[in-house]
Amino acid sequence: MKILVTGGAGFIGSAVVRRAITQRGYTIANLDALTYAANQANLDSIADNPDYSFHRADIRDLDALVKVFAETDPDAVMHLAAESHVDRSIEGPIAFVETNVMGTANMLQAARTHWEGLSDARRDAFRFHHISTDEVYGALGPSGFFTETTRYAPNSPYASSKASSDMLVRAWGKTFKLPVVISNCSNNYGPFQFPEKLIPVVILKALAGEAIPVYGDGSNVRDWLYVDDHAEALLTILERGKLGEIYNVGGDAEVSNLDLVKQICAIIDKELDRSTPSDSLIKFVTDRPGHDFRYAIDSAKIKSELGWTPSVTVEEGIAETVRWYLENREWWQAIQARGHKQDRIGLAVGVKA
Ligand SMILES: Cc1cn([C@H]2C[C@H](O)[C@@H](COP(=O)(O)OP(=O)(O)O[C@H]3O[C@H](CO)[C@@H](O)[C@H](O)[C@H]3O)O2)c(=O)[nH]c1=O
Repeated sequence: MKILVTGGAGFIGSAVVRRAITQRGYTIANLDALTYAANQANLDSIADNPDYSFHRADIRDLDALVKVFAETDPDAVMHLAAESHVDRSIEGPIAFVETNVMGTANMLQAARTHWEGLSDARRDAFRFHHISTDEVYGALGPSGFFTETTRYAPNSPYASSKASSDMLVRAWGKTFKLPVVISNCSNNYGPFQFPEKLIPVVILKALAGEAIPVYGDGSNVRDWLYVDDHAEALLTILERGKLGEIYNVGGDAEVSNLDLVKQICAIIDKELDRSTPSDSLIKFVTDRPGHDFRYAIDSAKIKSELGWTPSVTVEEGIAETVRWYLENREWWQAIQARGHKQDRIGLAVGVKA
């Protein structure tokens, strides 16, 4: 199978690309604009594989997409390219609409034209898999779970742009009969995550001995999904998911932000044999505007219908992730050398330097 993956140089996309090549033997065309969070180094392990090709293109550019479809002639699309960081969407929402909404509409149009030109057998087998987020469902209180039928109620510009993109995918499926499937996942973590998200921010701040910014009182809850478990879920959905369906993918690992930060600090203290506890670096900072209190996702459908289940516990996954950042300093130091400061967004929402 030839799969066109968008956003394959990103954190989740690169995990999908590596797994699709090494564990499935698929041919992968990676379409990526290489914006700030993308990193070709995430793909070093497969870059020379004859089953891998890279195509630099921006999903905001429909003509460029049409060319990549013609060059790569895919049997399926996995659409992961997106602006993904909630804080950035608060700072600059329009870019999120342009990439996540217009970019998805362009991908759907290019995929539709390609799909309509395929032979009957290839048309029947074609899939457009749209990768989305549980944030489309809004925020939960202390109890309850998001299911695939939960009403959409996105709160941030990021979440609403992803909700809009889901609706576009649905519309192309209903109106043009494009064979679509959508998945909505919880918070991913693991190796190669760009140091703007909570877990790498905490690790790098703790290693540097700098203040660890915790928004509000740290009581917000997220459900943590190890990125390789997610990549496996995505390939499973592509291979066996039912057309027109939505699948929720979570890690069964709800943790409050403060507990998670303390857990990471404890692992770092143990790994580095530190005598002063790293959690003394925690600094409670101004809360994110419109901060969703809790995300919790019910993955019963993908478990019962497709047989997928998360295999990594949050304790194992966090320890593995901390060790990866300790052992791969050159990876994140190169990002820092390019000028990205992992507290830039934190400062924007009120961290006092
Ligand atoms: C960066 C940062 C975050 N936080 C808090 C805000 C959130 O409650 C929690 C996790 O924040 P983030 O790592 O930014 O992730 P969050 O806003 O939950 O969104 C993530 O998870 C979503 C899935 O739920 C994805 O769709 C998004 O693309 C992804 O960015 O930690 C802090 O307390 N301090 C921080 O420095």
